[in-house]
Amino acid sequence: TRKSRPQRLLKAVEGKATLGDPQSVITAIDHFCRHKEWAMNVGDEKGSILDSLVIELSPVNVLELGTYCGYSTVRIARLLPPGARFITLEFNPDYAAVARQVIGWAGLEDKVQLVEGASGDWIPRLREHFGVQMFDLVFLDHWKDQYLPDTKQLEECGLIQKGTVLLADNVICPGTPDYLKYVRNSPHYDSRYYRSHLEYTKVEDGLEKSVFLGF
Ligand SMILES: O=C(NCCCOCn1ccc2cnccc21)c1cc(-c2ccc(F)cc2)cc(O)c1O
Ligand SMILES: [Mg+2]
Repeated sequence: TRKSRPQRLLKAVEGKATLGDPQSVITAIDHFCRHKEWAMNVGDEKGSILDSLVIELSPVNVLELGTYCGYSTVRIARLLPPGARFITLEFNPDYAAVARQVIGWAGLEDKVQLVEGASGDWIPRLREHFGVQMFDLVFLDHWKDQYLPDTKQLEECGLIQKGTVLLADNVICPGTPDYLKYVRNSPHYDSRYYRSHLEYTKVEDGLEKSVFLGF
């Protein structure tokens, strides 16, 4: 049967990128998605905003919801300080299989723990299973209707604490209206919109950065 889009994206990485060089993996994926076949990676424009926020925050404990092919995983992991802990969660086993190989091509497999499953099942188990107390950064990039329930569950589990930064992709396209309303109206979050575009297109989209102020 015909290869899937993630498998075709992986072939593009294997054909163009240099093993162990994260930037070449990022460049290969962006080239493929811009010139060959669109794919739902955060992309180069929003990716640069993500980079600057990771550099500024220098987070020790990072959670990513929505690995897909590992593009944002590589963008984040390549900027983390030594000893940082990065857990990325992917629901789709085929996506996860491609992401493991993309992360491997970037030489970042030792920095990332890729977990397969649903956020609703995993969030309550992250502390006892991975020994993580709280997250400094959570990158939300999974089902758009899951951003809000998962944020509430992370709060209830104490994995979001004073100073935790939530960074949400696609708050305009496809859109996460209930999540946006929550973080923008809650007295417990200081929220800011970074205007950008849907990856590889001229359509408006952006990232919402929300800092938890504590209860
Ligand atoms: O749908 C998107 N992403 C989500 C994938 C599934 O994620 C499922 N998933 C991953 C972990 C995980 C954990 N628990 C439950 C579900 C979990 C997504 C979609 C678009 C997009 C924009 C315009 C279009 F015309 C078409 C698509 C752009 C994006 O940047 C996206 O991120
Ligand atoms: Mg996205």
